[in-house]
Amino acid sequence: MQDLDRLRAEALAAIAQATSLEQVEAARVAALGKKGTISGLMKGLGGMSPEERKEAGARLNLARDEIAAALDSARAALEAQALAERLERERIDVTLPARPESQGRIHPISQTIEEIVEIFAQMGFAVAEGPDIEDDFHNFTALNIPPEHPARQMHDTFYFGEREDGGRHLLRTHTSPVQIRTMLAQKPPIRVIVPGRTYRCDSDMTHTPMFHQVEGLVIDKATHMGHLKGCLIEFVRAFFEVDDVPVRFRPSFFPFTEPSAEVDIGCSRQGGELRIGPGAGWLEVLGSGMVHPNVLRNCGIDPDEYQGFAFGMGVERLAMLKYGIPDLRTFFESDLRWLRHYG
Ligand SMILES: CNC(=O)COc1cccc(Nc2cc(Cl)ccn2)c1
Repeated sequence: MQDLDRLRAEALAAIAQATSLEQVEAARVAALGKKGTISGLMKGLGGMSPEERKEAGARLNLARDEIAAALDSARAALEAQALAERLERERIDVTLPARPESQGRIHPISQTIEEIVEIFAQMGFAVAEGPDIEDDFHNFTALNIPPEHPARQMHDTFYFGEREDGGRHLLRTHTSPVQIRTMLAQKPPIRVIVPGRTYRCDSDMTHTPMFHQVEGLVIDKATHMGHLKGCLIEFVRAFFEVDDVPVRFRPSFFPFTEPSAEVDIGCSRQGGELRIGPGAGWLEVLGSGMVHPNVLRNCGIDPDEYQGFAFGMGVERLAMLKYGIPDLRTFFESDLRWLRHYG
């Protein structure tokens, strides 16, 4: 039993040095396990006299209780430390701002088309759509474009194969064929606005092979240039959001309209800044004219009974003017920084 003090001290020292729950458990087994040092002394009690056993047993129980208490407090301290470390490791600061969600945006082309369509919708125009793959009747012939017209050449138009009836499929070079189809399909009065993709065999700094146009067509009785001018002045004022924007109708030529007029708006350059509104400069924004009688006849409409006007505009051009986008090609490069900036 004189070993008791040494064994007790060794067990308490092992517990005090334990830095993990496993080490605490090992110290427990070493002292109080079946083959533990204190357990060994317990077994020795049997061979003692009753007086000796009483005194030794009391000392042994005291030692065992001290070691058990030391084990409990060591375990509790290590568990508390483990919990504190875990709480620190998994701590969430709920006051932090949320991660910025990348937001979807409307592409400037879609935005511009929606704005244009909305303005004409308020004037009573219906939206008409049609095929991107057209034939030369709807894209050229019906529009009074002569057979040898340069616009029909391959340097300008994407053609597909020949058709058995001699017609040729092509990618439409403007959205006018949709207006032709509308006039063939319904009796006047007609008020349609036609947004859509158009294609030309051009590709350079200021031309992309695919681009967007919006065309409009009004067919009614006694329609005249005054209606054309009033409608288009109203449009440019609403689109550019400048009520006093100067508007100029400049004589021009298109095979499908007579008379034809390009429409310019006033602008000024302050420093590098282009401003739409009263100023010394003029910007061409769209083309227009009274629908040529041949076109009406090609669509089965009697020009003595019905007259109309039509117009067309390039969406990229209007978007660049309105939103100050300097380079045409950037519209189609899907550069997220560009889309984030202009979207
Ligand atoms: C970007 N577009 C432009 O600069 C000029 O576009 C224009 C000009 C004048 C008329 C038209 N469209 C048209 C359509 C039919 Cl069905 C009949 C007559 N005209 C398009």
